[in-house]
Amino acid sequence: MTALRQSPHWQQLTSLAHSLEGQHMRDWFATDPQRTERLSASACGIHLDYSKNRVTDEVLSALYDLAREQGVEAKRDAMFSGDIINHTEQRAVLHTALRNFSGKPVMVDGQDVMPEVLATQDKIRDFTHSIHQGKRLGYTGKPLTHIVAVGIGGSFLGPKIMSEALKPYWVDGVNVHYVANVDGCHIHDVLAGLDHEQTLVVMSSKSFSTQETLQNTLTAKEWFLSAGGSQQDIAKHFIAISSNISAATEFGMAEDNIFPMWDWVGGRYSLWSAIGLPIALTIGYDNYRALLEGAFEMDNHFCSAPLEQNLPVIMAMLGVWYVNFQHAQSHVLLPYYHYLRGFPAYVQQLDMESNGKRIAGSAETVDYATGPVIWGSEGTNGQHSFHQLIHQGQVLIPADFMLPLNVPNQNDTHHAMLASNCFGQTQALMQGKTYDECYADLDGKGLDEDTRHSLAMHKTMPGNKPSNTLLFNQLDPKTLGSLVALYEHKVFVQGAIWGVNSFDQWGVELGKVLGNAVLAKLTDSDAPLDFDASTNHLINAFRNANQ
Ligand SMILES: O=P(O)(O)OC[C@H]1O[C@H](O)[C@H](O)[C@@H](O)[C@@H]1O
Repeated sequence: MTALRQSPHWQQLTSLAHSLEGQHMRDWFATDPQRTERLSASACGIHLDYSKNRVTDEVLSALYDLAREQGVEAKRDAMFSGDIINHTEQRAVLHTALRNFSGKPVMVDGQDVMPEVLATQDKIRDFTHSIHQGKRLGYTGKPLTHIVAVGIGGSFLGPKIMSEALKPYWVDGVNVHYVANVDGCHIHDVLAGLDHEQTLVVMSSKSFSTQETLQNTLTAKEWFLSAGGSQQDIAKHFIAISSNISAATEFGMAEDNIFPMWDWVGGRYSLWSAIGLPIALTIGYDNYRALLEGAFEMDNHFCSAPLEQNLPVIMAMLGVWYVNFQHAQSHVLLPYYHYLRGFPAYVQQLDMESNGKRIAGSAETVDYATGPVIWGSEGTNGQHSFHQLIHQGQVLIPADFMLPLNVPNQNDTHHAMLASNCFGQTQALMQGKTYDECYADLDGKGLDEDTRHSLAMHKTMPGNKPSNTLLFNQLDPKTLGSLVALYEHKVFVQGAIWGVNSFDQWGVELGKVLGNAVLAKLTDSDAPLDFDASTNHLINAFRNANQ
């Protein structure tokens, strides 16, 4: 048994989980009028009501003791200090440096990285202004009004989803289009109808070796040249964001058109770097800066608030409770705000690529659950599809609801309906509806006893289903920055408890290598097939369909 599972507070939580069996949140609310006042916390404009969770004060206390026991605060400080915590890649983890407005240095290998970070922010600012002010023009002198942002994973999700979430802040006259998938349909549909003379391609790839991004950029280059552009015009219409400067220049990117990023910033943590340039182009540099400032405020909260009032710690430890002591295997995000509809997908990469691991420390195979499946979609849509299973299914799925209390284009009727659905769902999940209540509802319906009993059984809602509700006044850039940093630090705390390396992603490598070997057989139809029978069979099917 691993040391974690033998730890005193893990053992205490295991016995507490047994002692809570048969108890129901409904009863805790009935006997404890101060429950919600006590189990709520606020920071950076975000209010967290976590009272609809299957926890008592004793459970919460044991969870915070577990966090202390596992050295979460010291591990946090090590991250912010630039220690080499990504030990399998021998790298520091310093996405926090990208939004460090403290004026203090951040040291990596004995060198303060802040001057380069700040210089890059200035480069982003100046470039953004040059586009918005019509100073940077295409090769025929036309303004660049269409931005094609090419990237995938962390080089796509952050820019796209943050831009989508901040639609009320979009700058007029600049249209940003995102391309990620190597499926040619995507780049084809984006480029169709664009005027190459007014199009800027922003190629984002930290490694500058990702197949999809390279191919999409090549296709965009071919499109530009076939539309009338020439090789010397490329520099006016193609820029790159990468940590691999040599590969970018070899690809044909002009050195001055390359925005740097650094190895100590993970892809899924990189929207705060120049990877965020499409965001700045979409909402303007000042709003992009506010996004970073919101994250900085959450960093300060995470580094200073007592664990019991620390939003990332509270959410992280509740997640540990469900994953490790309540057998939950997934966690659903339900943003009740149309513009935040992409947020579950963003957190999906952030969480699952960070904590979807099975080795702790240097080489120990874990004997406990680690990262859950993260999924979700905008409310109220989910209520008409998967909420059924969350209410009456056989698996426990903790939920994070989030709602802005004010929205742009405010329509009081619509917004009240949205909020009432959000709050009503958390209430239904918590209190459910008993058999007796369902049975009584069926009185006077002319049903025989067996039918009435059966229907009451099918209508019973067990309740005791946990949820967090996050409220914020409005989703402005600063609040969004704080919200994203909140989830980044939640993921960090859980990784620290489980002892996994939340900052590498070796699991994505094998598929890429095998995919390239298959590609060679698809592009050479005479090449002998020496894979497993299924893969050979699939390759033959593709060959036959594309003869
Ligand atoms: O930015 P790139 O180097 O092109 O990488 C893009 C993506 O590729 C990989 O799949 C990683 O798992 C992601 O974390 C990364 O964001």
